Amino acid sequence: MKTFAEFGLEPKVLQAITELGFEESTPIQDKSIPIAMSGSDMIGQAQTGTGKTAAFGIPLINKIPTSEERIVALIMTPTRELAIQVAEEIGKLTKYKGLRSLPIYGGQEIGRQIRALKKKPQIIIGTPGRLLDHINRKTIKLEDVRTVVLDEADEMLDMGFMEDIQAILKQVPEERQTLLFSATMPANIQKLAQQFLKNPEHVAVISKQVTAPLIAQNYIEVHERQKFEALCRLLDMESPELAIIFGRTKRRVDELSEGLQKRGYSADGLHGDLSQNQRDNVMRKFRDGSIDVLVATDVAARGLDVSGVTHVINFDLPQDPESYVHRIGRTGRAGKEGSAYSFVTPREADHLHFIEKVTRQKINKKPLPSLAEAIEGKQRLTAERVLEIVQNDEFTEYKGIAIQLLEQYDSVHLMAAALKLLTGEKKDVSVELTPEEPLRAKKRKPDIRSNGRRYSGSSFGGGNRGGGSSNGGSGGSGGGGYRGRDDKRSGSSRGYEGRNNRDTNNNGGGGSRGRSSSEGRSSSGEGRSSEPRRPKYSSEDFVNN
Ligand SMILES: Nc1ncnc2c1ncn2[C@@H]1O[C@H](COP(=O)(O)OP(=O)(O)OP(=O)(O)O)[C@@H](O)[C@H]1O
Ligand SMILES: [Mg+2]
Repeated sequence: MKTFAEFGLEPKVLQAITELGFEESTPIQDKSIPIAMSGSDMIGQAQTGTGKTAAFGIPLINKIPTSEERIVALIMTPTRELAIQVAEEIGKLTKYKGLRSLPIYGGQEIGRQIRALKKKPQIIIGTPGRLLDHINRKTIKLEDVRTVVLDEADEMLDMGFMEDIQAILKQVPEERQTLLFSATMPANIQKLAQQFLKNPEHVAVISKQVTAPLIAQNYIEVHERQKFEALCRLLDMESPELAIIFGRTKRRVDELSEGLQKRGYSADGLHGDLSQNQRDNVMRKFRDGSIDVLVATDVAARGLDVSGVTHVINFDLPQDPESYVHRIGRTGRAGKEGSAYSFVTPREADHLHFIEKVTRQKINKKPLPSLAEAIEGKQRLTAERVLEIVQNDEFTEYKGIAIQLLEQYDSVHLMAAALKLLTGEKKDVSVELTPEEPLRAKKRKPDIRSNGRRYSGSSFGGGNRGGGSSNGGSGGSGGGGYRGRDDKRSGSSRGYEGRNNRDTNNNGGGGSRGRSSSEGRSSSGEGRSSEPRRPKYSSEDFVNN
């Protein structure tokens, strides 16, 4: 690994990187930054959470002169949340250099975006539908763009954005640099690359496995009707710092987040039928820790980077292995460890094996957490909270009554009663979920291909992070004997609920309008049958989503 000083970056960019606390470059940054700085087109592939954003963000920011007053760089992302997040990271990286970057996404009032565009941002980060809308309104001109980044390009294609992307790229001068990044690299991406990239250099930093090495991957066999209890027990037993729970449909997400709230968990839901304001609110609460459980459809599977996510739980198995990789990749990021649990109904066993086969990663079977384990977990958490108060000396006004009680009663009894009260048992609240159909294993063959490269070493920050992770996998470093092609790639056809958090425009638009914008066709978001991606699921699974 290199230090960032070795790339020959501007001091102001370097200063921002240092402030972000990045000490060494990650392998994908190591390889991409010099290529991107040389001006070549590039396809970058690396595991989830290994710093792809900075891998394109740093060279991009480095090359734009501060005096620039035109839009010279365009970054496209599949979801709104991602546009916001990437814009934030770009914002931090350009803190000292002082470039202006602006996220542009559906659902936000367009007038506000138009006003912001008047401040002459040099870098636009947008979702394709809304970008095209601005292009048609002539509020965004791309004639000066010299760098284009497609982040999560495969997902954009799967969401049906191909035409929009083509239309957008046609507005960008041929004389440009195009960078394409993704954690996985299915076949349709190569087609896109052929069409729009010029002699791209391929940079694949993938060790033997597709999934990030620091994630302990587990599954629990449960019947559909046991899932909710299993979830509560798992949450109690593990007491995650922050957890993301993935459900298959919007209805599922709504029912789950309500159910969890009733049981006293601090949870909220995220899916594509919420207004943009609601979506922003939920994400903000999750990022600042005012909720600690985010229940989401696959709208949150891609790219989202929230530090402190210790657990990902697949309440419902994802349709395809690629989605699995992205979902669990919301934890185990930036060199931290994480745990993933998937609930598998007996009839979905084949589907689980299919995921294991494509990801080349064994997923460990774990027993259903027992009631005793759940209670123990909860008690431990309560005890920790009590000790925190003790350590911070935050109890003075309760001292008097404590002394009084201790004079009359046994101290252990008193403490136990207080803990019981604090633990706040709410397990009696009954919660009913609408059952989901089990997934069936697909008959098609995984689209596995080799890129003939092999890298060893953990994907993040070298071996100085406590190396041999204690999790179920074989750890990140060294490649432990796994031989042969280290390709990855799952089949790519998918598309069921959630993958298509389109760039909708449900409260932005305003009347003046040209095109029958792509946002129109996406207004209902997930699981919609007119989406380009056909659900493999039978349509009744989507009723009421
Ligand atoms: N060199 C570095 N050192 C330390 N932390 C870093 C470094 N580069 C990036 N990070 C941090 O790592 C986290 C993950 O980065 P990022 O979101 O770019 O990952 P990604 O590879 O795009 O993942 P995904 O495939 O899920 O989109 C971020 O919080 C980022 O700030
Ligand atoms: Mg990313």
